[in-house]
Amino acid sequence: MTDFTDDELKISPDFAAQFGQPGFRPACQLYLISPPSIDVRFADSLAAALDAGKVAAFQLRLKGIDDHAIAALAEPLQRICAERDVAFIINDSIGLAKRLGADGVHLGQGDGDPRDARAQLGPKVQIGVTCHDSRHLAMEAGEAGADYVAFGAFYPSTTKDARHFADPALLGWWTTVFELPCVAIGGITAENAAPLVAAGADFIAVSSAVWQHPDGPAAGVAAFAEVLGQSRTSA
Ligand SMILES: Cc1ncc(COP(=O)(O)OP(=O)(O)O)c(N)n1
Ligand SMILES: Cc1nc(C(=O)O)sc1CCOP(=O)(O)O
Ligand SMILES: [Mg+2]
Repeated sequence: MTDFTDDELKISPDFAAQFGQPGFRPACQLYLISPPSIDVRFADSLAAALDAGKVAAFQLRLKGIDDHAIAALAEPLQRICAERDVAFIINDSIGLAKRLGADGVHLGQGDGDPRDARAQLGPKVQIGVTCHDSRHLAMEAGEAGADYVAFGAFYPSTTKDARHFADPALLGWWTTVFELPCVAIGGITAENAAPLVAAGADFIAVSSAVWQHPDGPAAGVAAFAEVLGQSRTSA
């Protein structure tokens, strides 16, 4: 694909034909990201969090340890997700996602090509791609077969030292033009999520606002359920 800048954006005809027909979009859902490091006790926290409100996906994002160590921690977490119909996504590693039979893999710009991921993982596995604040990267990811694109950071994050900041208008543009789901990430809390939901985010991806909620992870998930109109009393 020609490397257009965002200022001189062009959409290839194939891509536009594939994704350029906006239709029904389900309501925004919560995509939970693990803390950057965990121990075996984390399984109980995860179960409590997932039982406190609707969670569409859980991403195992452990930094600074190798795939063998991640695999050892993953097994009970993957089971907890499967029992609750929550997609289990592996961050960074196509090989680990394949080894674990994960429901998906999330790839940053330096983590591998979505086409390789598709070839290795098959048609049913969800492939997500970090696109920072770039419409160009997002269209490239769509052309490469991604199942979702992730934009961010929308707010300063204590979990990751974000170098790119995205504006909610990007979500509005994306969802107007493309059907491919988009994820908003970065510093999102129950208190600041509303503009992202209103702008059209299909998912909000959240780590610290849940795991470091003062009343515990279950309270963190319940707070997002309220914002997303899913709380048991708001139905
Ligand atoms: C849903 C989602 N969006 C973005 C990221 C960030 O991925 P990446 O840029 O590869 O950075 P690391 O998470 O690997 O530090 C993500 N993990 N998930
Ligand atoms: C993993 C990640 N990626 C980001 C990006 O901007 O691509 S921001 C981020 C951290 C998300 O955690 P929290 O909800 O605690 O800010
Ligand atoms: Mg990565």
